[in-house]
Amino acid sequence: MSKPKSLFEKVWERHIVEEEGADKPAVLYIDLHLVHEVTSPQAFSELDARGLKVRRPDRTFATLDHSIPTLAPDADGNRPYVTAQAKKQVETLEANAAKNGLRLFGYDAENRGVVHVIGPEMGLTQPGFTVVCGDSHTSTHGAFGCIAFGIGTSEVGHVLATQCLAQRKPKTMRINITGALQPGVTGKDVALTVINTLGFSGGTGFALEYAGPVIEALDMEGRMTVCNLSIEAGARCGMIAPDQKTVEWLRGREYVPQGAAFDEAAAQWLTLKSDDGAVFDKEITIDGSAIEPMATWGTSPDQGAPIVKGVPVAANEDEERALKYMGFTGGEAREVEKVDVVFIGSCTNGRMADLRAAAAIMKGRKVAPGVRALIVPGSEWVRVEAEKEGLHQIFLEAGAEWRLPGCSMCIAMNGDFVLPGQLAVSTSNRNFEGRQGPGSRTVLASPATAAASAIAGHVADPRQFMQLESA
Ligand SMILES: CC(C)[C@H](C(=O)O)[C@@H](O)C(=O)O
Ligand code: SF4
Repeated sequence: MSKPKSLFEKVWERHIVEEEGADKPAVLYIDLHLVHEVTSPQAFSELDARGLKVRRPDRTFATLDHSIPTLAPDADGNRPYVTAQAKKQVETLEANAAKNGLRLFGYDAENRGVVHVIGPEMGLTQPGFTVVCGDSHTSTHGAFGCIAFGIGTSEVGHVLATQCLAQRKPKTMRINITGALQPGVTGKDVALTVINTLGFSGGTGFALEYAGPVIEALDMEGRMTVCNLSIEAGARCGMIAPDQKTVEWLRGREYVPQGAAFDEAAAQWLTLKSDDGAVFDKEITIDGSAIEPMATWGTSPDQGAPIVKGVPVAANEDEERALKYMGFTGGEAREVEKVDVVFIGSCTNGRMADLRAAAAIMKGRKVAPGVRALIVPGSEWVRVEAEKEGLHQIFLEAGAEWRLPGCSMCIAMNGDFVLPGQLAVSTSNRNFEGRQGPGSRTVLASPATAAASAIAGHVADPRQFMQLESA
């Protein structure tokens, strides 16, 4: 019998073009290359300078997400770009896509959206694929059993030119999440707990596999959220074995095989799981039943804690510095954290399930006076679906803003930002100093927690609103 293999090893081995050696990395074939406007201009210029063409235009897809405004064009069709640079990035990608014959989910396309939202949504992301993008949160696509990771701009150039990439094989770590989640606890809380357990560099050098009953019970959106944050623990990628949920989620999407060919592909996808007895370089177990709604209190995504436990007292100088930046003393209850802005969206939590969770809390309630709540769908598809369900009405009636898709306030390079000193509860994945605008302070949390905080006007445990409903 052959040696038991992990999911990672199975996918990795299928893509080796040239084996890794002591003095050279492996050469991997890339199934899907996603491109956005921020990290691609120099890569295309390099290609031009060398007189090269895109090797596989049919495996390369581009979208606009980081720099595009989330406000509609004016009556004359002028797009409200925030800077000349944002405009230039968009126009450069439009030109590069046209020149190279790439499909661009462009400004006016009905499928435009954040790169990690549209890949799965279009069925471009498929189990067993290698997926790369010049973007660190490419790990999101691992939720479908892909080896998916972010690459630098020069590597974007290599993949454009060759459809291959030089890579060293990472170590493997399995994270088993046992038990069952309590009501009101979501994939985001799982992700923040995992990062908190590993620490911001605990995943460095590893490909993570998330497994166990909690992961199996999560919907695909929750699994994407978990894989999205892998990079915030320093991991190369994060992945989850495909199952029947994965298959049903992908069925009928534009780029997956159709009809009988889909069932054949699905049968093959379902073989992509770690064999019994597969050996990992590291294995950890987290009790899923003990996970509670989480919120970060510091300036790194691993600096989080269950909301009910309040802000921890600093254990070292780093934590002291983070607390100081955030304006917290340590030891206080989260309720004292007055919220200025709530942002619900991003590639972490900008999907239908996320918006539904936020709407369930906001329905029939009002955003607290003085709080600005911005709800941004992850894609045009999500926007249209949400509007069909009337979710936007719930948000608007609550006093929130409802925007067009994009990275928006997650990265503040498109006109949506948090003012200096303001405190934002955000469903995104990074709370670095100034991430949402110079001097901004970010608390990362789930869509339910963000919605609850918008209503309460302070960082709030969403279960208080859920209990009210059942009382
Ligand atoms: C702009 C891009 C390179 C960046 C990334 O790689 O992740 C961005 O998406 C982010 O989330 O910080
Ligand atoms: S939504 Fe945020 S994290 Fe995701 S790709 Fe855009 S900027 Fe990066």
